[in-house]
Amino acid sequence: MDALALPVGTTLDRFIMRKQEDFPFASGELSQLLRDIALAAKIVNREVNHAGLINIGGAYGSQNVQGEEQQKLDVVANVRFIRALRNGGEVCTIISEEEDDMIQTGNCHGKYVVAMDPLDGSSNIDVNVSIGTIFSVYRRKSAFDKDGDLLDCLQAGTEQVAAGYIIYGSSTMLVYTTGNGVNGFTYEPSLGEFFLSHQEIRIPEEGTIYSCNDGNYWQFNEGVRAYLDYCRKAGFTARYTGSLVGDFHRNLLKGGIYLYPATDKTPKGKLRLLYECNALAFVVEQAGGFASDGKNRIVKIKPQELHERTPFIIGSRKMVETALHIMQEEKDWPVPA
Ligand SMILES: O=P(O)(O)OC[C@H]1O[C@](O)(COP(=O)(O)O)[C@@H](O)[C@@H]1O
Ligand SMILES: [Mg+2]
Ligand SMILES: [Mg+2]
Repeated sequence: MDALALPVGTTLDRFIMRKQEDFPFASGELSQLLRDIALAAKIVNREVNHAGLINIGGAYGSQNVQGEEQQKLDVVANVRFIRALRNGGEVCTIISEEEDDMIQTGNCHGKYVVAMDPLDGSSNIDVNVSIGTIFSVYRRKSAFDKDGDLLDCLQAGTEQVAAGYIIYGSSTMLVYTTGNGVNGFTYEPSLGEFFLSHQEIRIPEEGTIYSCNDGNYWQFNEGVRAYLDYCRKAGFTARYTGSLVGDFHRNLLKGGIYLYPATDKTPKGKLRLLYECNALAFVVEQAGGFASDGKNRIVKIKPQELHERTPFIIGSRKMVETALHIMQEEKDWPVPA
């Protein structure tokens, strides 16, 4: 039965089951993996909500492979997702922002590899601004009965079989795609269930919201500055929370564009291709939007390293196209009236 037939209020579990029926040869492993992610999301949601009470706000006292100060919740979320995916049995290898190397789960017969940003928007943890988790799922390429390898992990975004994010905000939502449209589920803590609340999400073709750390304005190249000038002249609304998931989610529902271009400080951009950009690029394309590094379609980029960064421009299709035109020297792009 087509998922569209499923009414708002359907539980995530029932939705996953019905979606699986769309694929006669599906064997249920991906469905189980999605349930494992939902389980970890419920646990992390509880930790996020209680962070201030149970003293898991603040720094953890170590740095991750990116040289960033790890927050306690970065570490807690990392442990929770790894544990849920390991115990679920479907995942052979995990790539995480918080781990230098691939994590082998010991599930040698696991068909899938997961790349994840366990806690996105870490700078907002202690100040009660929306934060999130981002995940990408790939089918392993290597033979079963052994650990996954680097080739399993360095797959282009076009190879994703599922991707999405959890936003821990005024409500907690899980938004994901398996390449057959994008759906959003809102968490009801008192029932411990995710319920379908946003069916077949489509990002508006055009929008008037732009999300970019304007404080980096003079570190951007001329093309990017020209686009930000264009946004101002056009009277667009600037919205930037400092959480990629929060800014992306708003723009997905309302229309808008998020940019984290290369800067002097981060010449390759700041955001990570494997566990931030690929997932959101898959989601936005499934919702009718577009994602680019300024030249290439994000999902077409062949990763070379686990933690590689990329400039990132994502959002409403027409806004991203305009941004690319202006950035590629067509500076005199007509400003909308
Ligand atoms: O503080 P900046 O440089 O604007 O960067 C903010 C961006 O960095 C991030 O915090 C990076 O993600 P992490 O918090 O997972 O490291 C994004 O969520 C956010 O959009
Ligand atoms: Mg992140
Ligand atoms: Mg993170």
